[in-house]
Amino acid sequence: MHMASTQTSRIIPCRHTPFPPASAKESPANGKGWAVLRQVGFASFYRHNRSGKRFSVCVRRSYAEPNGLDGPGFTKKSQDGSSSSAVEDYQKEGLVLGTQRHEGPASLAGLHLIPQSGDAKVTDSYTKVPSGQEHATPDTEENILARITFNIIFVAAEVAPYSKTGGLGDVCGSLPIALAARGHRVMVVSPRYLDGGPSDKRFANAVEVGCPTKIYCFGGVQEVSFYHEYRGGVDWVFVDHPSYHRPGTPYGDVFGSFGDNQFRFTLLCHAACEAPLVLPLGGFTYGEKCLFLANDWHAGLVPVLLAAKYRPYGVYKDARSIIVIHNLAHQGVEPAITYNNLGLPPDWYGAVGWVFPTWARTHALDTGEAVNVLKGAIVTADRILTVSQGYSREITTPEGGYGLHELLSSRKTVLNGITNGIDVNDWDPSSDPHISSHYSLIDLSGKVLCKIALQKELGLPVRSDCPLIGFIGRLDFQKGIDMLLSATPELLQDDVQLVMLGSGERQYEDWMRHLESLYPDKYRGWVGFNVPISHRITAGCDILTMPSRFEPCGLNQLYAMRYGTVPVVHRTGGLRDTVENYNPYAQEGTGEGTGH
Ligand SMILES: Nc1ncnc2c1ncn2[C@@H]1O[C@H](COP(=O)(O)OP(=O)(O)O[C@H]2O[C@H](CO)[C@@H](O)[C@H](O)[C@H]2O)[C@@H](O)[C@H]1O
Repeated sequence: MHMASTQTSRIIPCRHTPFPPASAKESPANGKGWAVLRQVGFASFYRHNRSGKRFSVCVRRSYAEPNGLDGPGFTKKSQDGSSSSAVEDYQKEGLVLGTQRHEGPASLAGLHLIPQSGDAKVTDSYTKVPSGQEHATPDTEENILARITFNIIFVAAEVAPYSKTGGLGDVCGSLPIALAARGHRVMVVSPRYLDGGPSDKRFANAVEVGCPTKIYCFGGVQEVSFYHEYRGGVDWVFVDHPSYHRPGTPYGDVFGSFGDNQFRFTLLCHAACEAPLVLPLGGFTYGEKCLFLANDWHAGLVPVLLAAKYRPYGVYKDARSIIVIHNLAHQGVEPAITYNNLGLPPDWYGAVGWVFPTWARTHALDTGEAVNVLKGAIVTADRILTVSQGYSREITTPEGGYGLHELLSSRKTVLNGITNGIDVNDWDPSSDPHISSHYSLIDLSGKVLCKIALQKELGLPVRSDCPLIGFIGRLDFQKGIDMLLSATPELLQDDVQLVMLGSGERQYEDWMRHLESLYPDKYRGWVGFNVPISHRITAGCDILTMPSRFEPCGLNQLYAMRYGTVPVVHRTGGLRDTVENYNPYAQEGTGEGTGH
C-alpha cells in the first residue's frame, strides 16, 4: 500500500525559459491549466503558478508504470477499470521532486524535494512561502533558487585539502562549501587516507562518529567506520577502512595503480549510501530525501546501488542522483567475473555489464565482457553532468566518448554540462599566502616582482623582459605533455623561459629532467606535487600553456586568468568554453579576449 502510493507521486515540476517552447500544444483533455508538452521518457505538462507564470511538470514514466500508467496519454487505470488523468491523480497524491531548469532540453539548475502531503502538492515549490507572505518577494529566478534547498551528498575519491591529485579534489573541496553557503545541507563522503606521514594531520580535526557499519561485498563482510569534521558549513565525512591506509596517492604509488581499487571504491560507494541514513550529524541524520552527486567512476556505484539495492525495498525512493563526469577516460573497468564483488543483486549485471568492441579485444577467444562502473552510473543516474558544456557535447562523439559515445548520445536528454567554478579565496593574487608580492588586476605591479622571485627560486636568469611560460598539471597523455616536451627544443630557440611543474608518468618525468640538463638557462622541470609552487608559477609566469588533447574543464586556465597570466590552450572541451581568443582588432583596435 505504502509503496504503491509513493511510487505514483513522482512528479518533477520544471521551469523552462522562454515560455512556451514552439512544440507546446494545449491539451483540452487535462483541464486545470495543464497542457501536454512532450511525452517521450518524461512527460511534461504546463501549469500556472500563483503568480500566473507558466511552469512545466514532468511525470517520470519509469516510476509510474507499475501503478498502471500505460501510454503516451498517461492514463491511469483504477482498480474498477475506470481511467483518470495521471496528472489529476498526481495532484491528489502530492509531488516529491521539483526541478528548476534553464533554457534547453536538459539543463537542470536545481532540484527540490517536496513534502508528499499538504498544500505543497502539485503547487510548484518555488512559490511556496509562509502563509500570509505570498507576495512578499517577487518570483525572480534568483529568489526562486534561493528558496530551493536540498540535502546534498557529494561522493568523491579525493577532496581538497584532505586529499588531492588534481582538479577533482579542487572541485569537491570547494563546491560543497559554495552550495552550503546557499542554504543547502551538504555532506561530502570520501576515504580517510592515512600513510603514517605528516599529511595525516589533514584529518586531525575529523572525529570518529561511532557508527561502525557492515558492508557486504567481495564475498564477505567488511566493517567501515566514519570520521566527521564540520567546516565551512559542510559535513566532511571520511570513511575509514584499513585499505585506505597506505603510502601513495588515492589511486596508486610508484609501482602504478593499486590492484584493489575496485574493492576500495566499492566500499566507498556502499558507505556513502549508508552515511545519510545512519550518521546523526549535528543531531540529525540526512535521511532518505537526498540528492547524491557521484563524482567520476570511483563514486559510480552510488546510483547503481540506489536503484538496485535500496529502491526495490522502499528506501531512497525520493532520492535522486547525478553522475558528474570529470574525466571519461577513467571508467572503472574490470573483468566481468568481478561483478559478484560489487554487492549488487545477481540480476543487475546488465547495468554494469559492458562488451568491448572486437578491435579492442586481446585475442580470438576474448569475448570482451567486462564490468564498467561508470557505464552503470550513466544508465542508472537521474542526470549526467560534465564539467563544461563543450565536453558534454564531445563525449557523445566517437573521438571523445571513450567507447561510451553511443550510450551517452542515447541519454542526451539528461546529459548537460556546467562549467566548473574556482575557489576565489584560495586563488586570489591580492591575498595569496604562497606568493611573494600581492597584486590585483587593477594594479599589476606586484606581478613582475612575483616573476623575479620565481626566476630566483628556480635558478633561472632574472630577466623581467624575457617571456616566462609555465605548465602545471598531471603528466598524462590527456594533458598533451608529450607534444609540449617534443616542441620544447624548438620553442627554446626563441628568447623565452619555460617552467613545468608536474608528476605522473615516469617517462615524462625523466624527459623533463633531461630537458633541464640540456637547457639550464632556459628550462626548469619541477617533478613532484607542490601546491605553493603551483601558485607561484601561476602568479609569476606571463603565459600558462595547456596543450591538452582533451580537457573536460581545466582549472589552471581559470586560475591563470585570475592572476593576469595569459592562457595559451588547445581549443577543446572546457578550455574552448572558458578562454576567449584574443582579437587585437576588436573594440576599435584596443583588443578583446582573454587568451589564445
Ligand atoms: N604537480 C602539481 N603540483 C601542484 N598542483 C598540481 C600539480 N598538478 C596538478 N596540480 C593542480 O591540480 C589541479 C588540476 O586541475 P585540472 O583541471 O587540470 O585537473 P585534472 O585533469 O586533474 O582534473 C579533471 O577534473 C577537473 C575538475 O572537474 C577538470 O577541470 C579537468 O578538466 C579534468 O581533467 C589544479 O589545481 C593544479 O594546480
